[in-house]
Amino acid sequence: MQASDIGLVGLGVMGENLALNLERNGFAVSGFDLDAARRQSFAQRTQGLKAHTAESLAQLVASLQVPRRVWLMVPAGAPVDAVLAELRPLLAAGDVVIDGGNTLFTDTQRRMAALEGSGILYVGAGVSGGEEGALRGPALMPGGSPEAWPLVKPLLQAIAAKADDGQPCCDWMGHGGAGHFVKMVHNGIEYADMQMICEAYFLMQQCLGMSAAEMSPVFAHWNEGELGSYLIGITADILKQTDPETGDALVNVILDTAEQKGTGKWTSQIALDMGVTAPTIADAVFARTVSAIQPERVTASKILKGPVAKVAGERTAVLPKIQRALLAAKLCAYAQGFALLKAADREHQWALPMAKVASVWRAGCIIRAHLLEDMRRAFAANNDLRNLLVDSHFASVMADCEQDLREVVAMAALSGVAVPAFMSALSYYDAYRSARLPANLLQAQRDYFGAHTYQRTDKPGKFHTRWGS
Ligand SMILES: NC(=O)C1=CN([C@@H]2O[C@H](COP(=O)(O)OP(=O)(O)OC[C@H]3O[C@@H](n4cnc5c(N)ncnc54)[C@H](OP(=O)(O)O)[C@@H]3O)[C@@H](O)[C@H]2O)C=CC1
Ligand SMILES: O=C(CO)[C@H](O)[C@H](O)COP(=O)(O)O
Repeated sequence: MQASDIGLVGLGVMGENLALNLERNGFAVSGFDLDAARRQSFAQRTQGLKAHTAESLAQLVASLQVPRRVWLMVPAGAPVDAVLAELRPLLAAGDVVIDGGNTLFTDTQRRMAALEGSGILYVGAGVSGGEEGALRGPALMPGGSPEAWPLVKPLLQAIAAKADDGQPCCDWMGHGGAGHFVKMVHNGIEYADMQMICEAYFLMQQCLGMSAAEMSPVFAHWNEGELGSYLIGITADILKQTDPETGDALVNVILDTAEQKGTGKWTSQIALDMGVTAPTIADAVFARTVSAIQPERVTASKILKGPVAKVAGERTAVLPKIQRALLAAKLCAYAQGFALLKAADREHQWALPMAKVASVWRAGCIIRAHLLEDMRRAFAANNDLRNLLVDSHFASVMADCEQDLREVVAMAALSGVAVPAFMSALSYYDAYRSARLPANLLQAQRDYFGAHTYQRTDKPGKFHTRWGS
């Protein structure tokens, strides 16, 4: 048996398809999963291919070329620690472990610290693209031990999606937990992007009286323009799907309670910890939490008063406004994600290649969008760009669309339709472009009740006033 180029541990939704992708690209793969049924399915799917199904981790490790490359695709958290504990005595200095799960970046840093002195190299790689992307070409965001990059680069770049300019959507993000941090922010943006699309759908339904079947071609049309993206494309597909049982649009019979695995929450928590303003990402997380208390909302809907949404205008006039509002709001969410990356980069000294981050997100991943090429260009021109919105191209897109975002938010407010991500994006935009905010009064209040002091606009120093005396 030919020694394998790489071993995959965890042959679930992602792991099995990544293994098949590696094999299709010329690499011999070994696979192992705790679950015997998964091992069996892998053995069947890889019959006749350059692949080996291992019956234990030890067998998997023994089947690999040296230096060994072992890619974990198991659920984040305890399963990663469990595999590492078993793997460590089986590996030697120079071997590489890749964790491709949605791992919290501080866990990656902790695991790297625990491996220090062993010579085992560690890569925390963000992987995005879902089941299909894993098979056909995901976006990959590796970071960790820099010495590992030359050992994994040929494999990772071979299987990654390719952007329109042919570049692989896989590049080195930096040392330590950089790769997993970038993936976490990707998911934070994903939460905001998805929520905003849902709000556009809700407005079409509530304020324009449109059916799912009527909305589908609208999203398909938007997908041809500046909003072109994977998430807009799948939304057009979803909205035209009929439920075979009822004959209704399938989306209409899906319960309105969103689930989550935690990456959006981490993004928001870390933004708060770092003092970075990312309200639209956080509001997208809260939109999921409020959706999850569905029985409570049903009760509240019978008690709490507000306007009842009714048709608020001509579709031909309102739809282009929603389209431009979505574009503006989307840019605000991306700006928040990139600002968080920038702040984390300053704190962790990763030297994050911002243009490469945008470049890697151009294809393969869930947030892939036409806009990302312009974002890549903006960061290629200025890696130190503090906020995407002040880049001249995006400032001018915002100038073109901000009035539409205002009108759409106003329409939603007057109709009683909840659009938290749209509203939050607009407030973010207005706060960020305000040379003066009311925090002067807030500082006075803090000083009044807690002698917390304040600074003055006309001279340096800290001041305290005996208010009211
Ligand atoms: N699904 C997606 O779209 C994406 C997922 N991810 C991330 O990738 C990781 C894997 O996700 P996904 O493939 O969806 O998960 P799955 O649950 O489909 O697959 C994980 C597999 O790992 C197995 N496993 C668990 N513990 C061990 C162990 N100690 N040794 C060997 N195998 C083990 C599981 O077996 P068992 O079921 O018996 O526990 C399961 O078969 C997660 O971190 C996820 O967040 C990243 C991008 C996209
Ligand atoms: O990482 C992903 C895509 O990039 C996963 O699909 C993600 O786990 C989905 O997150 P959630 O279950 O919280 O919606």
